[in-house]
Amino acid sequence: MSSSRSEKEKAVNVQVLLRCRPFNEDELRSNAPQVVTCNELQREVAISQNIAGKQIDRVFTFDKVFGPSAKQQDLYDQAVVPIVNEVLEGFNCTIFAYGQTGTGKTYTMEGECKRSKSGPKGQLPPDAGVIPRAVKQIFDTLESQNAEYSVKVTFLELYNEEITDLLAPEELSKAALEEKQKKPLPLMEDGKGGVLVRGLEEEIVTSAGEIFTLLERGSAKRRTAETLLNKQSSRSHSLFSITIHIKEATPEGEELIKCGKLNLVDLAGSENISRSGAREGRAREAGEINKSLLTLGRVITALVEHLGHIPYRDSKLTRLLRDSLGGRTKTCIIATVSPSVYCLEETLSTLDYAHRAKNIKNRPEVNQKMMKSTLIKDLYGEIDRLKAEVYAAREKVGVYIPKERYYQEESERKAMADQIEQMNVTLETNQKQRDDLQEKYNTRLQQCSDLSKKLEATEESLEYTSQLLATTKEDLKQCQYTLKEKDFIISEQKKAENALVQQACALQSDLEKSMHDNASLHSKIDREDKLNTANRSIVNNFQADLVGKINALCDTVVSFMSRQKEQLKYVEDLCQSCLQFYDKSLMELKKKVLASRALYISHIDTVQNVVRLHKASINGSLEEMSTLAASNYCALEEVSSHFSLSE
Ligand SMILES: Nc1ncnc2c1ncn2[C@@H]1O[C@H](COP(=O)(O)OP(=O)(O)OP(=O)(O)O)[C@@H](O)[C@H]1O
Repeated sequence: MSSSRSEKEKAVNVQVLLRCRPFNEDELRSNAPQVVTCNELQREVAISQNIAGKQIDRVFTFDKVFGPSAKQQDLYDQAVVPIVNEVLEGFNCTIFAYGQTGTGKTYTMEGECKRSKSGPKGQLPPDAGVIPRAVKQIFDTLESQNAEYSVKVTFLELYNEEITDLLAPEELSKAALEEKQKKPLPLMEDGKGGVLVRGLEEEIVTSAGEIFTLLERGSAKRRTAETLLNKQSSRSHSLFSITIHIKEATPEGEELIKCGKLNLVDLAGSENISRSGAREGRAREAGEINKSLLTLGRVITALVEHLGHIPYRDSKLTRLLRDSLGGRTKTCIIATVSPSVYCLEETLSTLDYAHRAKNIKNRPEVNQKMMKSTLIKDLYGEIDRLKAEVYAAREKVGVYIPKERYYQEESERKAMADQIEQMNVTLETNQKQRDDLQEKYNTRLQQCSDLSKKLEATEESLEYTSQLLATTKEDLKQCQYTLKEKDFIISEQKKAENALVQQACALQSDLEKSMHDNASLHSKIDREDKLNTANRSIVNNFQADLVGKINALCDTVVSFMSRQKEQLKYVEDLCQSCLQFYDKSLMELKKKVLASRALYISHIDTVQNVVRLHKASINGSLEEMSTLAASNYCALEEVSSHFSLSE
């Protein structure tokens, strides 16, 4: 519960709704083109413009958008029900209707609200606006909760920067009533940072049905002025406030009073005075209406742009609604527009105005609950004050003065009130200046303390520097002594230098000679170098030539070797074939020898046979022949053994 409460007390943006009314009869008759399109789901309003033959669309997004077909009930259920619930929870809430004359501000806030049109059991007519519906919701809720409560309403009109009570009592005589109606009510500081309208009637309402009487009474008194735009145009701002006190009991049995307030504001038409066509006698009226609207605009700008000074005090409207703009009240603005092209300029200005107002942040706070006893004490105080006033009137013990003097004093009082107001403004400015100066003073103080710290640091560093200086002076003395020493050394060195110079001259002439020799040596070396270079190039050429030749030789050797290999192979093949041929011949020869041997053996046998045959006959020669044959045989044996060996 406490976390949800702290959640609610955070900054919240003013809720801005847009309502576009349907075409009215005049617009339908003149066939006015439609330039406003509402997309309720996307919460967008698109304006189609034709500028120099080009179609230009502008789209605005709001918290809620209600198109021409939206009914009073739809707007109330979606936008106002949650606000009234918060009022019943103890918050202060404000609903503004802002827009051009004739776009439906009064229709939205009050609507058609005649008792004759109400349904059975106090049912509201379908055209009933926010005020009667809110009153009904409040009573329905409180009655369903069986709560002990009181509901008070006030209804005032702000016209030409003058406040009039729209609920002035009717029991006064006609003259007194007129007097009272004319008499503007002063706006006063309530001493708690707010303002109150002195003498404003607070009407206690006990049932929702009473609202018809109140609205009819108020509307009848509301001033309207005829303009070219709207015959019923309301040129004043109206503020209907409902204050609810609800009794609650704490667990400890203590009685607390919870208080919530709902302000319902129907602003005057937002259009420019030149466009509305008001002239002459109405100039001041328009100026004053504009003063309040202009100041409202300036307050919104100052809040949105976070300017330091918010000019609440510049108009009565902004003084009255101060808490609803950047204060602790929950605020909702219903911007109303016409769909027709004839109102395009004013529609765009309303949309811009409302869109900017979306950025105002309020910090709604739930009203502190009061102890019943405290409230009763306050009320007793009020009753005593009123009793004293009644007693003075009845007993004629009050102060009585002539009418002229009274008016004179009233005007003086008014002048003084204005002066006081002016002084309050000056006071506020002075306070602001004082705050600025205080801030500057604080900054200066801070700067001063910073400077003192810096001074301390500087003094410390000065002391350190002085010590450093003393040491440095000592060092300087030392340096001067060293310098003198060095001077002496330098003079001695100069003498030595002169001697060295003479020596150097002699050395220089030697050097020149050496240089000459050196030069000739150099020329020789150059020549040598050239020669060497030439030789090196010859050697290089030779080397290159040699390398070429060696490479060629290598190639030749390689080719020769390969040729030699080929030849060797050829010789080997040749030898192989020779050997084969030799083997073949040998085989043939062997065969022939074997054949010859066989032949010979057969011949021998034959011969032996012949010999045997002729043995007897040829004894002498046989012996001879046998020897010969034996020797032949031996020789043959030798050959055959030789062949068998070679095999
Ligand atoms: N949403 C709507 N639906 C039907 N009729 C509407 C709607 N809005 C406005 N009207 C009608 O348009 C006419 C002008 O509306 P209304 O008097 O509320 O305008 P206004 O903005 O209050 O003007 P003014 O600034 O002069 O008070 C009325 O007749 C009203 O019934």
